[in-house]
Amino acid sequence: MMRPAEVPILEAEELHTYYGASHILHGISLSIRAGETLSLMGRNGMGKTTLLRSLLGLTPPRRGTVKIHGRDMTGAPPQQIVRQGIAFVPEDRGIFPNLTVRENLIMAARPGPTGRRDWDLTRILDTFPRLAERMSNMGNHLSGGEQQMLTVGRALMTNPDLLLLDEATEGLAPLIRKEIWSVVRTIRQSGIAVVIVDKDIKALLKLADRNIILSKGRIVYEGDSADLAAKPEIHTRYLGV
Ligand SMILES: Nc1ncnc2c1ncn2[C@@H]1O[C@H](COP(=O)(O)OP(=O)(O)OP(=O)(O)O)[C@@H](O)[C@H]1O
Repeated sequence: MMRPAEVPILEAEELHTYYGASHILHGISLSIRAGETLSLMGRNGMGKTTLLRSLLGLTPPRRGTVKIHGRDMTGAPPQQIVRQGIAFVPEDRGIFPNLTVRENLIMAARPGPTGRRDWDLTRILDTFPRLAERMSNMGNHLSGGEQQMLTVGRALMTNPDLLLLDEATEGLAPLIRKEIWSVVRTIRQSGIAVVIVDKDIKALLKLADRNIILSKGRIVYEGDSADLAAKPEIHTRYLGV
């Protein structure tokens, strides 16, 4: 089944999200097209994670709409949203500590929403040679970097159209970070759309087609990497660099 290319994978309109009485997102609208890489930037606490959680229905917005492949999914439970071809790599990693690397990967396997199965175990192990060496290790006997790769590997096993990555390189050694960035480039080249939150602005600018900056739950900047790189005043004002 082919989909018309002009329908965005995901389209959010006027999202307002709260934690109890705290109003966190104040009318966020964005759309993500097939194969596009979008960075989400902003200082700590500006709402990046909350936005990803709102798109996934984990922290449902109180107002606004979320459409996936043109279908209104507002208010749908997260398991139904991810079935539309969205995969999430959360900040705190999501692996089963008492299962092996192989079991963790195999459990996540499923075709994408259009039946696509091009990310299988073989391709994952080609992409992450470190995981190939650790196939029978338990999830909790992996280094932080290996756990992160396993989390990304599990996400890819679902053959998503869109991958949401929240601080995938956080707390990792420089060499492992480099490997993660290289994997993100591979994912991008494979045609999967990516939304990525990270503190490494330089790496984001190299990778992203488009960048969005959040401040206090609002979009304060949107532009391509050449434009953002040429605006140091935006960096100073909203990114603190
Ligand atoms: N479960 C929660 N309950 C109440 N407030 C929360 C909760 N989670 C986050 N917040 C608040 O919501 C705001 C946005 O947080 P969020 O985690 O989305 O920001 P962020 O931009 O992702 O920052 P960080 O890089 O620190 O994760 C912050 O003020 C935070 O304190």
